[in-house]
Amino acid sequence: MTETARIVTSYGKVYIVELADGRRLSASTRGKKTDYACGDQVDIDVLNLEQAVINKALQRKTLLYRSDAWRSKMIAANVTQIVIVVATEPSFSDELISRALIAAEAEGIRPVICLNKCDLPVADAARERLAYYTGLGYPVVEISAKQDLSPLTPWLEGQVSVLVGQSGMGKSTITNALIPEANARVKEISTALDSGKHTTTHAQLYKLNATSELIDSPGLQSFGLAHIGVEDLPRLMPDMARHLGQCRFHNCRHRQEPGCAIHAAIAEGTISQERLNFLQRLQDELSAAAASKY
Ligand SMILES: Nc1nc2c(ncn2[C@@H]2O[C@H](COP(=O)(O)OP(=O)(O)OP(=O)(O)O)[C@@H](O)[C@H]2O)c(=O)[nH]1
Ligand SMILES: [Zn+2]
Repeated sequence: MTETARIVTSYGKVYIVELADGRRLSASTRGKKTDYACGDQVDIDVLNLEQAVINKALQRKTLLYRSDAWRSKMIAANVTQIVIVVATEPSFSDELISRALIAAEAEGIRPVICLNKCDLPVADAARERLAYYTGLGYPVVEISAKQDLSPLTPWLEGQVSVLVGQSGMGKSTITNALIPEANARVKEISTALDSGKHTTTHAQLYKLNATSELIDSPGLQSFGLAHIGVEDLPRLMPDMARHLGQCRFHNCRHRQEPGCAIHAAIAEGTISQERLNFLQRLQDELSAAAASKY
């Protein structure tokens, strides 16, 4: 019997789907297809009381994914908001934040940056590093998942949010605090390595209330953007986007071209040199990825 269901857990190749009546079934896919994500609405064949086969995904409102030249990894489908979780400790990667923001902008998903572990004395340094993103117009919400999560809760209201971030930033701790029965495994971080131990291995969707849902996703090391067009990049970066259309040449790549508005903004100090370096690195990376596809 064919039915519509929702993917509530994704192990990458195997899934758990929830039917309209709340029943949950373990679901495999046809052939070797694995291009489904947590949050997907899918058309399934129910095999028995426990198992189903996924036939296809229904039209997605949004799809958050990362990709390099060879493969793409789906993070979550149909989310309205991405909560980029960083922590005061271990140190977080600016590169990863910037990339996640671009992926979100490309899909029309609202980004929120969440600085966790603000109970630790090292919070000021992290705050300073995040000030640039506040300047870009992105909200930065400070919490301590272990002590007080309340600044984050209004942001989740009425949204389908996905928690994204490096391992060890505290995504599972946030999930546990919001949904006590989530029982997500939280391991002590290996402080010696200044990095979190990889704990979450699958994406999982939880209901927060009648209108709000949350997806916890595995920790990320990198965020490939091979699916984004090189020419679209500046439009997806708010500090660059402000100056688009003001360069002398309409097809300016903001490299050596005379009369480049982005370079002018750097001279004036409204865009940081690091952001232009980041843009240029991404332009090179995406051009190389596109070239290797053909
Ligand atoms: N001091 C402090 N520690 C925290 C806080 N939130 C989480 N931690 C600790 O940080 C470590 C990592 O937390 P997790 O929730 O496992 O991190 P994660 O982002 O889910 O990591 P992955 O599952 O690997 O993606 C654990 O040791 C937590 O106890 C916080 O608000 N304050
Ligand atoms: Zn330019």
